[in-house]
Amino acid sequence: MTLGELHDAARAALDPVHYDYVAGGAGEERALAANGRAFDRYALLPRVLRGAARRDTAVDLPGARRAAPVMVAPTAFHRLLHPDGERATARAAAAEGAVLVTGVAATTAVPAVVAAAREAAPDPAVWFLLYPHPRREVTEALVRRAEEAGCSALVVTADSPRFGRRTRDLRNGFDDLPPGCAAENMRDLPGAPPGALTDIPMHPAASWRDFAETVGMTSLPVWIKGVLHPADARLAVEHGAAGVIVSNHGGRQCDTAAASVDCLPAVVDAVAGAVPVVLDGGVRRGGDVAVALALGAAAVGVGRPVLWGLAAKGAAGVREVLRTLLDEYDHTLALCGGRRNADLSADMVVRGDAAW
Ligand SMILES: Cc1cc2nc3c(=O)[nH]c(=O)nc-3n(C[C@H](O)[C@H](O)[C@H](O)COP(=O)(O)O)c2cc1C
Ligand SMILES: CCCCC(=O)C(=O)O
Repeated sequence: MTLGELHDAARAALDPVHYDYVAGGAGEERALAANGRAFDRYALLPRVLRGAARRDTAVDLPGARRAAPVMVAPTAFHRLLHPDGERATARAAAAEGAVLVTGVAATTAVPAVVAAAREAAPDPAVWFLLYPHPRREVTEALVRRAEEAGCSALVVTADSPRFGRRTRDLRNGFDDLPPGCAAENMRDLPGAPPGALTDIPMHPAASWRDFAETVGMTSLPVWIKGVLHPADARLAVEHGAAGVIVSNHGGRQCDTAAASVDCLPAVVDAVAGAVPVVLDGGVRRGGDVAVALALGAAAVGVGRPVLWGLAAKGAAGVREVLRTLLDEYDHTLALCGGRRNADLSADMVVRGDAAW
């Protein structure tokens, strides 16, 4: 199935309220639309007569060695979409060599997610996402849970001082999870009974000091997610980030935010090679992966396509999504005369309405 067909199958399978939660964005869904439109405006200038019969597309990242260049972005509540939930996503990601980012909004506890990944590959990379929390002891407890489960990196989401205003969810009245589906990693933490979306508290006053404090709590690499401004990318490096994820949260937070891929070149410049940069938002084909890597991303994350694969077919659907993107990317790399990811460079990308 193509990614589009998996999306259609997921829409047919899902409760329309849950479909809307995944598909939707904040406000008028401008940032969501911008992510897709932005990729439509980029085109590649392939180089010729310099390729190889086989390409090496693996990437080394803090917290993941020889990983696929496409990772599973952190997305909440997989058991809302399929009974196998995060276990299925973990097995599929590990089988494809892709990093899986699980975290506070997972509906499966992190030890079970890591165990499922290990069923599929001997040394999978599972990272753990957390939001800055108003109480330090909660952050500390979550960090320990991730470490003890065997996660190899943490990700702090910085773009959510408040939860986005999701128009579809407000209209549908979606603010709670069905019985039997809960934010399992939040169980028995100080002051956070699981059950409702709002039980994962946001921290409007979170600061760079809080971020640095989290970095200081662990020897794991700590990525920061949700950076668009180059000055923040520099601050992230100064405060100990092991990597920067350029993201507008799939258009689900600030609806007037720029498309994430449009912000990538300035962030890559600002970081100046100090740490790797990952891009997510709107990646839907192998050519998008190639454009992002040419513009300086070390890897990309995908959110919704993975969830459509999960809803349509469980682990097999997630594998299909990852396999499709990775095969298309490898094919594009070959057609661009690339032997490895680093053979894609910014001079091989043009941008303008003339692109398509
Ligand atoms: C249903 C859903 C849940 C998400 N949950 C989280 C989350 O808990 N934490 C987070 O940092 N990002 C979350 N995201 C954002 C993704 O990590 C990612 O930034 C975004 O989905 C990328 O855009 P794409 O869906 O166009 O690939 C979520 C996205 C979706 C669609
Ligand atoms: C508290 C759950 C966060 C989910 C999220 O970030 C999203 O729906 O985009």
